[in-house]
Amino acid sequence: MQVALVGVTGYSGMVLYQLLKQHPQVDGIHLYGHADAPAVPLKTVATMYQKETAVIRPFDAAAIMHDNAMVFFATSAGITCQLALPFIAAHFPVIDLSGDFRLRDPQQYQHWYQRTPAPVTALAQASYGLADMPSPLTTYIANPGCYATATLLGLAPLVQQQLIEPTSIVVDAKSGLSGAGKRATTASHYVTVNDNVSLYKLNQHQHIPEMMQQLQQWWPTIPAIEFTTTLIPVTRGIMATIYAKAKQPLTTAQVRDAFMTTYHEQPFVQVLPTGMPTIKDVIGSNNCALGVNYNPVTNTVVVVSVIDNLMKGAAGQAIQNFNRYFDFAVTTGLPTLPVFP
Ligand SMILES: NC(=O)C1=CN([C@@H]2O[C@H](COP(=O)(O)OP(=O)(O)OC[C@H]3O[C@@H](n4cnc5c(N)ncnc54)[C@H](OP(=O)(O)O)[C@@H]3O)[C@@H](O)[C@H]2O)C=CC1
Ligand SMILES: CC(=O)N[C@@H](CCC(=O)OP(=O)(O)O)C(=O)O
Repeated sequence: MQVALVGVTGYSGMVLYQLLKQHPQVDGIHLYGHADAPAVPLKTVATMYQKETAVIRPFDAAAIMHDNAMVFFATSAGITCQLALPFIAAHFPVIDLSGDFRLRDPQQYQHWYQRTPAPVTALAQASYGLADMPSPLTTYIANPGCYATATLLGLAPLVQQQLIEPTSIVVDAKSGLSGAGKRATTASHYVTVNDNVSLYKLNQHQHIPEMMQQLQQWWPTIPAIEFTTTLIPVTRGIMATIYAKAKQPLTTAQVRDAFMTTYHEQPFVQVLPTGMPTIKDVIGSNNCALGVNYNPVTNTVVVVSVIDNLMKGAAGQAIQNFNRYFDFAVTTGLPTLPVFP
């Protein structure tokens, strides 16, 4: 199969290119960049591509649909709502790593992303591809956000089985710097990030409405969640620490059983038998590792959810959705072990 990738010069696109190259069902990858930019050999983009013969061609929707079976967009927010409409009109398969088609309500997108949304008729054709909680996919797959993935996988059993007080969810999430993409800013300057920890986008993070949309589908009673994001000085990795009050007293074993009920058939979700995961347990893999605990003193359930933001949080989950869409075995072409040490 031939596939197209838009955005290979970005962090998620680089990881996606690597995964597509080793995918046994992919025979060729066509690369596309800005519509108004000249064609450039991939080897001129980064030192690591010296032996690659591929060329990044100007974006051309008609050529993409003619030459490929699917297109992956690993582009910045605000791009696919402009570029993807011909694919939607033609019902051509798309996997979109950006947030442009995750929110069904265009006003929510306008508010949280502060950009012009895609038309509501186009948004209605997208499906939210949280790959480890399978639901039907349409031809336009909105790949979930990295924080949203870690948080939703950590909350799903508690919410779907209604084990917690719906008003009591608090999530303290931390991310490595590659989550912010390749562009350097004052906030991502080495001196700002190294030896430091900083909370950002307090009550303003764009993944809040994305998580609420999914949580309320699972349990409409949930009114809101408290969600904070903190930058930590690592390249890759997300840890979401989730706190919620139990509806009635539980044990840690009961919480773990609830998680096993949800995830026992999911090859990429690891519910730990004891202890809590670290980000190094998943970096380089497409896994989400979950540790659970119930504190009887405070009647609080604590869940720790870790993922690699560029794998499960972006490119790995995109390949998982690609496998689901074409009915390939779900683990095809995806690493199930981390890079360790
Ligand atoms: N990084 C992460 O951990 C995660 C990222 N995402 C989402 O995935 C997407 C990509 O993220 P990330 O890789 O971090 O971003 P980067 O900033 O690292 O890369 C963005 C890519 O988009 C390309 N691009 C931008 N505008 C256009 C355009 N008009 N036409 C064609 N290509 C364009 C850029 O090309 P050029 O360099 O030539 O401008 C670059 O290749 C974003 O929407 C992000 O929110 C989702 C989950 C996790
Ligand atoms: C560390 C860091 O800055 N992370 C980014 C994650 C962005 C992202 O994944 O964007 P989407 O909304 O397209 O999912 C952030 O918090 O905004």
